[in-house]
Amino acid sequence: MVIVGAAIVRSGLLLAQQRSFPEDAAGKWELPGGRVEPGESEVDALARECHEELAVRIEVADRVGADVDLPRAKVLRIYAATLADPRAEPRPVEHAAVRWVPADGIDALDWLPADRVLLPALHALLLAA
Ligand SMILES: Nc1nc2c([nH]c(=O)n2[C@H]2C[C@H](O)[C@@H](COP(=O)(O)OP(=O)(O)OP(=O)(O)O)O2)c(=O)[nH]1
Repeated sequence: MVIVGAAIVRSGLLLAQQRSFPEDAAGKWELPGGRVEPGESEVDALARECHEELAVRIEVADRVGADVDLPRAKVLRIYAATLADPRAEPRPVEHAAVRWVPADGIDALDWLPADRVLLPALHALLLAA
């Protein structure tokens, strides 16, 4: 099963969100996203999840990094993205917080373990932005 995540970049900053559940992941940071539902494209799933989680529309671009294996036969697959309306302000609908993070701040966040594997690719994405 594929879990898609969006690396949303604006003005050289990466959007990270902080989980509020389940207990073992609460307080950890991740990228917006979630499970691709049957019959849904990965791009459609990303757009849906970002609308549900952040109340914004996004535009999806290229893949970032390689797939990261997750427990229970899942993989995490990240796509670069931008806000469809750059002035929109994402808000944490079901998360504890959202934060725009500069390249030199991303290593210090307490990410979910799979996301930590992606930090070099996320650095490269931000430096190219
Ligand atoms: N959205 C998202 N999930 C991540 C990331 N890193 C990571 O390990 N995961 C894991 C946590 C969850 O086990 C799974 C996705 O869960 P989710 O809660 O966001 O998605 P969902 O509602 O569609 O899935 P589910 O809980 O109904 O199974 O992927 C990430 O950066 N973003």
